[in-house]
Amino acid sequence: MKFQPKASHFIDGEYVESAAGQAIEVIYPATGETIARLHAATPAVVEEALQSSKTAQQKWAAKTGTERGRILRRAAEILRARNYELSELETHNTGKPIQETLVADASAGADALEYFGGLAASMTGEYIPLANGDFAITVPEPLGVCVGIGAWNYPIQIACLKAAPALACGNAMIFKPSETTPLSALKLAEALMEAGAPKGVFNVVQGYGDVGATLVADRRVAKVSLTGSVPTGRRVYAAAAEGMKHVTMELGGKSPLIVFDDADLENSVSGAIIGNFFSSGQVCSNGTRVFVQKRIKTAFLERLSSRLAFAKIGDPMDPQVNFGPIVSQRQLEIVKTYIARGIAEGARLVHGGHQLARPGFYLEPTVFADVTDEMTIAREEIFGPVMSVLEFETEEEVIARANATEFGLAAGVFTGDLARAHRVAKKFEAGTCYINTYNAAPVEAPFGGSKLSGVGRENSKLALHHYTEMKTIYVSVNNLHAAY
Ligand SMILES: NC(=O)c1ccc[n+]([C@@H]2O[C@H](COP(=O)([O-])OP(=O)(O)OC[C@H]3O[C@@H](n4cnc5c(N)ncnc54)[C@H](O)[C@@H]3O)[C@@H](O)[C@H]2O)c1
Repeated sequence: MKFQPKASHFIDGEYVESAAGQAIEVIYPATGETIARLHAATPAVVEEALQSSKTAQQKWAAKTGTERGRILRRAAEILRARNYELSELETHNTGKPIQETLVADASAGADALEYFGGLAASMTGEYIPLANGDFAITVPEPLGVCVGIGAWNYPIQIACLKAAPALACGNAMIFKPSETTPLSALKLAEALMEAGAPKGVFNVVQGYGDVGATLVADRRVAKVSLTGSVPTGRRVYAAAAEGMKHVTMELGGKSPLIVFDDADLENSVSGAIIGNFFSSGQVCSNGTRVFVQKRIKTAFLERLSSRLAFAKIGDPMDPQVNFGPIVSQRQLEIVKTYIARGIAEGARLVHGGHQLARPGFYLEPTVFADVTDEMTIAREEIFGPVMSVLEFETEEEVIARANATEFGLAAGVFTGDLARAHRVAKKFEAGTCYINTYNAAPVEAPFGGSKLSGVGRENSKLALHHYTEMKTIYVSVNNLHAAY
């Protein structure tokens, strides 16, 4: 099998197998074929990874930020040089069209390695003058061994978004990819080793939730960064709290996208398409509740339908294809259940809604109109290509409805009125807001959620604070006077 790795795990600079571990079948979503067979880590393999990371972290932290940064930037170059082969792997791992993986996966991962590599040497503390010539200095210190746990929609990107800031700060990372998409993180481990990272600084351990849970519970682990669903986030956050560990939680959403009647229609339709159907809708920040102002609702739906006719669904390795399959049979069934629920609860199906009669897990891009706030499809995260269009009349009304959700990952507004755009963005209860665009996530800007959608931020300088602990050192230059 072309995509079969040398072994399931990558520990201490080498591929490691665990034949006794639970089987992991890696399926190409476009055909349903098995492309690799891996095994979940046994307790012995998890132990090996923890010991290796613990030792490596000390060596890594002893390097200067400049040295660590150079290695991360070299790893970025390696990923860029291998972008085509990594994109091909990611397309087979996830089913996402090659035209997407070429620009949004390994290359976005390389951006993170480059960005945080550049910042690694800038992690310095402060000199704080105190009374009578005393002073304090602060020293940002690495946390130690960090665990990264990934979701299946952006496997190598997620691995890089966690590893790059963690390593820049002098931490080691054990990464557990999603059991659905375990392959590309191994390639990141290879690239980091080739770039000169000490063995064990980035280890990859495969497995299901139980392997993740074992890692989270281990006392040698100082921090956990999870990308996943809210229910998993609750479990992982609670387990981390037992050991008072640092966490970053990048969780799910049900984000609103508001289109006012003064917005550029073509741009708003583009925003709704980008925010619902990229990666077959399997994007955490998707604006799946599209609130359209009453006066333009019909025009919006007509334009949307005509644009969707140009979605080219098919073999994701075909460079012309821009809409691929759902990641797995299981996820396909979940999305189909939501579509059935939408119909049963009275939403009007205006586009798609059906599985394609071909091998693989293909589902049409789907649009529901006349959706109301109470419907299941407007409340729960579907994580598939299902857009709900809701009608509104006033700004005040739509803000209240947009925020009436337990999630707070992202939110978007399309309008020609700049003052209104800022007014609305300020009122959004969401970590990442968009004005006249949607779903951009460049490494330079913070990304993350509020409310149930998460804790902490990835990307940007802020991410570094989530991988360091500030030590304060007080220094006295005076004699000490005690009471007795
Ligand atoms: N906010 C973000 O940046 C972001 C990005 C991508 C995906 N997501 C979210 O991810 C979800 C889809 O991904 P998924 O289905 O892989 O999520 P999931 O929650 O099912 O799994 C995520 C990861 O957690 C692991 N896991 C499961 N139980 C665990 C436990 N008890 N302890 C430790 N690890 C455990 C899984 O093995 C997997 O690696 C969606 O909700 C989506 O919104 C969020």
